[in-house]
This record gives sequence, C-alpha cells and structure tokens, in this order.
Amino acid sequence: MLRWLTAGESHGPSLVAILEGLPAHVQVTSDDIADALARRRLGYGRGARMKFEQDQVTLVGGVRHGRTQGGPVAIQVGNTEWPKWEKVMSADPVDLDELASMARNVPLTRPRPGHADLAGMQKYDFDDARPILERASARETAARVALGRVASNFVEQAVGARIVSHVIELGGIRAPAGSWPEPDDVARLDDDEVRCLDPDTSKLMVERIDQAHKDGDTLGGVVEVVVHGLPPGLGSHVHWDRRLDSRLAGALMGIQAIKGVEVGDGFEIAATPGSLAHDEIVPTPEGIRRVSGRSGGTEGGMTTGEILRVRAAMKPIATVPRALRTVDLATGEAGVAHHQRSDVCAVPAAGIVAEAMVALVIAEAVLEKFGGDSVQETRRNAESYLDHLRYR
Ligand SMILES: Cc1cc2nc3c(=O)[nH]c(=O)nc-3n(C[C@H](O)[C@H](O)[C@H](O)COP(=O)(O)O)c2cc1C
Ligand SMILES: C=C(O[C@@H]1CC(C(=O)O)=C[C@@H](OP(=O)(O)O)[C@H]1O)C(=O)O
Repeated sequence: MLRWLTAGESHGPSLVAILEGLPAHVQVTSDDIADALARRRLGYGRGARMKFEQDQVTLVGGVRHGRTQGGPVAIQVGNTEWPKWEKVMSADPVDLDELASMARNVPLTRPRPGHADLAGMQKYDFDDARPILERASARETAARVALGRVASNFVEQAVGARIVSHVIELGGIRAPAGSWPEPDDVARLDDDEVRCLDPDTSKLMVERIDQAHKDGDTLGGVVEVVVHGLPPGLGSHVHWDRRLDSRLAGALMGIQAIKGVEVGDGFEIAATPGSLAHDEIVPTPEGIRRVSGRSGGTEGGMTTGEILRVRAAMKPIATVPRALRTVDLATGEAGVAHHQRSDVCAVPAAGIVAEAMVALVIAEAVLEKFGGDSVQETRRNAESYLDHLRYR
C-alpha cells in the first residue's frame, strides 16, 4: 500500500511530505524535485508572491545516493519568506502585545466567499481566518508536487509510463479539441506562457488574463493530464473503490479550487449517441487497438492500455481584487472580503499539481498490480504480465 501525507502552513517555515510504501532503487534526486517545483511556480497570471518566494528542497529520509531505500521518503520544502512570518506563525507562544502591533497579524474577520475562511472559522472555532487560510492555501500543493515527482519517477522506471499536462480552457477560452501533449512536453514555462498547446489560443488566454487583471477580476479554467505508456489492467471493475477512474477523480477533486473532473471526453460523451461515443476495437499489425480515445483510457475502472486522459476544472481564484460582499464577523455588519494580493489565474500551476495527483494514484495502482520491493522486481513483474497477456 502506498500512503502519503503533507503538513505545514502557507507562511510556515516549511512544508513536509512523506511517501511510504515505495520500493527500493527508484532513482530520484533533489534536483528532480526542485525541477517539478519550478514547473508548478511558473505560468502567466500568478501573483507577486511567486516571484520573490523560493522553494528549498531537502530530501530528509528514504533516499541515499540518488536511490530510494525502501523506507518512507521524507521531503522538506523550505520557504525563504519564513523570516518575515516567524513571529506571526511561531509554533511556540509569543509576546501578545508585540504580536498585536504587527501589521501582518491584523485579524482577518471578513471571510472571502469561495475560500475556506468562513466554513473553517465556524468548524474550528476561530475568530480570525488566518489559521484556516494558512492550511487551506494551495502553497501546500508544493508538497504534493514534490511527492508526485517521486511517484512519477517510480511509474516511469517500473512500467515506462510518462505523465504530462496541458491547459485546455482558461477564462472561457477553449483550445481546439484533439491534440494532446507528447511524453517529452514537460519543459518549464516562460513567464508569459499558459501551457496551452495551441499558440494562437495561448495568446488569447494571456490577453484574457491581462484583461481580468485590469478589471480587478480572477479566472479559472480546465487542465488535462495525459499519461502515455500504461499497461492494460490497472484498477479494477470489481468494486467502486478499486475503480481507477473513481480514484483519479477523488485525487483531482482533492486539489484546492477544483470543482469538476472528467475522464476522457467526460460530459461531452453524455450528449453523444452510443454509436459515436465509444472507442471501437480493431486488430492491427501492432496488436489490438482502439481507434479513438474518447473514454480517456479506462473501461470498467481499468486502464485499457491506450492513452489515459483526465481533466480537472478549476474555479476562478476566490481572492477577487474587486472584493465580494461578505459579513465582518467582528461586528456582524455587511462588508467586503479581505484582500491583500492574489493570483489572477493559477490554472497552469494547477495542471502540474494535477500531474502529481495522477502520478500518486497511478503509482499506487502499479504497486497493487505488480508489487515489488525493488523497482527492478516491479518491472520484472510488469514485463512478465505483459509477456503473458492472452489478448494483445
Ligand atoms: C496552484 C493554486 C494556486 C492558488 N492560488 C490562490 C490565490 O492566490 N488566491 C486564492 O484565493 N486562492 C488560490 N487558490 C485556490 C484556493 O486555495 C482554494 O480556493 C481554497 O483553498 C478553497 O478551497 P476550494 O476552492 O477547493 O473550496 C489556488 C489554488 C491552486 C491549485
Ligand atoms: C504560495 C502559493 O500559492 C498561494 C496560494 C493561495 C491560496 O489561497 O491558495 C494564495 C496566495 O498566497 P498569498 O495569499 O499569501 O498571496 C498564493 O500565492 C504557492 O502556490 O506556492
């Protein structure tokens, strides 16, 4: 069983993440993880914080000389902004008079519609949104991306599968259907890119972000994760919680601000007649193949061996500069939501987080199917399964 956990706050000293259950000999370095984190930071539309804050990666357990050892992998992602927040976010008690005088510590009592502020304050009994937003913040996704990189190295080394993503919709602008990124399309973005494959659509998306920025507004969109090279038979039809599509949907929905998930052509398939909705199966010189990929590479909750494709819809950022109506919980009066700064759009970053979540789910499914205490054992088991497949 693969288990993982993250801890840490947005303005804390660091995030920490643990991945338990991975075989030995998975090759991974702190540079690999730093590279994945750099991909998450970039993309047009992110706020000022992405420019000055740095992620500092330390592999603190489970890896020796660039290979996992079979024990839990522990990763720390330090935050270079910590010194500015040391008092406000101190784990130990601090002088309350000094704290009260700090601008950074003004109690946040005007909860933002769309963020975790109000429900969290009600549930956890706080009169300040700070303790809620610190953990709700998508800063935590840096820890998931760090784990996702370890998981995707394992998946690639065990079964040869590669995970990539792209932006297919942003601010209501949709990329032309039908093109998917290739396994090597994992380059970092330039500052003015949105990770959409179509250059003309990219340009329109960037303009849309500029317009939203000018208007004091924020944007959402849709990302698609594509996995190349999976064997058939990961996941299972036999029980709801073993279906791979169900597990992928849960993992993607667990990303901050994701409000919808599709597998393959998802909702569009619901409006298509059955004669056109499914992926017909044909014999080819290379073996049994599907002529199309509408199902997104799963049937019966199992991978089909074709390209896996899942989508996640991200709502617009909740910290809207043109602030939304709320209630000031300190006075009970109507007011507008607190706002200091925010991303205008974080859809390209969400794609990288989605890759990480998919990597963790696939890594778990690979281990369930093939087992192995070393990555070479997993690989042998996977090769043997493929060699003995009755229908290929
Ligand atoms: C990569 C990424 C960056 C985000 N940046 C912001 C941000 O700058 N401001 C904001 O209000 N929400 C941001 N969010 C979304 C909030 O974290 C999210 O809306 C909040 O935690 C409430 O959770 P929910 O939207 O799932 O209900 C971001 C989400 C992601 C995935
Ligand atoms: C720090 C990150 O994202 C943050 C996620 C986030 C939120 O509310 O989710 C709000 C913003 O932080 P702040 O309110 O401090 O400007 C983002 O910058 C990150 O992705 O590393």
